[in-house]
Amino acid sequence: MLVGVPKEIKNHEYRVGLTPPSVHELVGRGHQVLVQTGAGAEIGLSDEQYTAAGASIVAGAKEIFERADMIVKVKEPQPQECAMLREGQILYTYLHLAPDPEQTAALVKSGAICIAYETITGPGGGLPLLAPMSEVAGRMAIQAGASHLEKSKGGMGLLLGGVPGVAPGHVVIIGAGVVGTNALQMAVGTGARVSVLDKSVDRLRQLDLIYGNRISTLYSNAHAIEEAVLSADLVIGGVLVPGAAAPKLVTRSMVSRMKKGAVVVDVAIDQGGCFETSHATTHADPTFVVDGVVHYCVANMPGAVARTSTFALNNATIGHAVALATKGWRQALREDPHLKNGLNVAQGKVTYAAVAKDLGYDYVPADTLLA
Ligand SMILES: NC(=O)C1=CN([C@@H]2O[C@H](COP(=O)(O)OP(=O)(O)OC[C@H]3O[C@@H](n4cnc5c(N)ncnc54)[C@H](O)[C@@H]3O)[C@@H](O)[C@H]2O)C=CC1
Ligand SMILES: CC(=O)C(=O)O
Ligand SMILES: [Mg+2]
Repeated sequence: MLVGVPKEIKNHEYRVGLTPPSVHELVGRGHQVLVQTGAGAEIGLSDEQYTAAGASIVAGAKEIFERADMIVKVKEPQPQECAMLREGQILYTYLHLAPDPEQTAALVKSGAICIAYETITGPGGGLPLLAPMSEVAGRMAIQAGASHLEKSKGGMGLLLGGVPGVAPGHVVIIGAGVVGTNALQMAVGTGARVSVLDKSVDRLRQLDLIYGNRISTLYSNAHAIEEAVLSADLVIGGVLVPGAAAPKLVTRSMVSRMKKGAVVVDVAIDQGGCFETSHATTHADPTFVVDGVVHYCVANMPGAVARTSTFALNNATIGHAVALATKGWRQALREDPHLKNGLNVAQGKVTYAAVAKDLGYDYVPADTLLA
């Protein structure tokens, strides 16, 4: 199969769909790989390294979209990329469709086979192609939050860990999945007081066993969320209902009663965000203020540490990339129910139930297209 890797064009996005070792893996199995010139230049992956791994370097994205049977990317296709997709072409990348009606309409119109990293499941449960980026974003969330608590960044002027004789800050983490537990690990490391909320008591039980009375675990409901965020200095939003728009757990009214100069980091913003006051921002202009509360809502946080993130992402994506290239999408999906869960849009149909429900499309099960 001819596999194409365009350079990412989202704001401050320096990750690449395939690393040179991943190219080597595909080429070794008889596939051809086209990489757009400079695709990895910003993170130290040169055209020469890609060529040495067996890729052909091409000048522009247009040629890649025209020639490739499968496009491998990182972020959701931007409008000009959607316009270049064609019927039957495989798109393998993050999509986050539920909060994005325009992109969904463009992918439906394209007739392409659109497989979303974030809804591919794993034999051991969980979302193994989302997990590495959630590890990165969860860890970064505390870094970003701590930095924006500084006065010059709009925050209240608080050091998360405090100092001897001065109490630490209070970090509230909503959602104790991969983002939440990685944020928790970092927050505990700073010396902050930490509360974590989730709907899963089993998950809270695991965290209690690890951290003991160093943290507070709270069952997530509207009352507990309100009480926690009103006393918080930093709130991390890390909830997920796979494939669906994030539930708005922190209301505008709660935000209006939070401490002035507090910070919220809505990591779940790529699924629409779990604060009613959130909207997506970019690394170039990451924050805005609502009722005195600083909101950090960058939808591609791992793009800031693109070198680490590219390698972590490829560790998780290359296996399915090889299967898709070697078997074609129909056979690869028929043989692997977890990869099949990644199919969101194909041949003009929405094949993921939560996306169809949230955006008002008819849901067409993937199986009906695999015969
Ligand atoms: N902004 C960015 O750059 C990035 C965003 N993300 C996003 O972060 C979000 C979280 O991802 P993961 O941690 O990997 O998901 P996950 O599935 O590991 O964890 C989600 C957690 O939310 C919990 N949850 C669901 N409903 C809840 C509720 N009402 N109250 C409290 N907890 C609730 C679940 O029980 C689960 O433990 C996703 O939307 C993901 O796409 C991930 C990576 C980067
Ligand atoms: C998961 C995601 O949105 C990202 O890595 O940018
Ligand atoms: Mg989007």
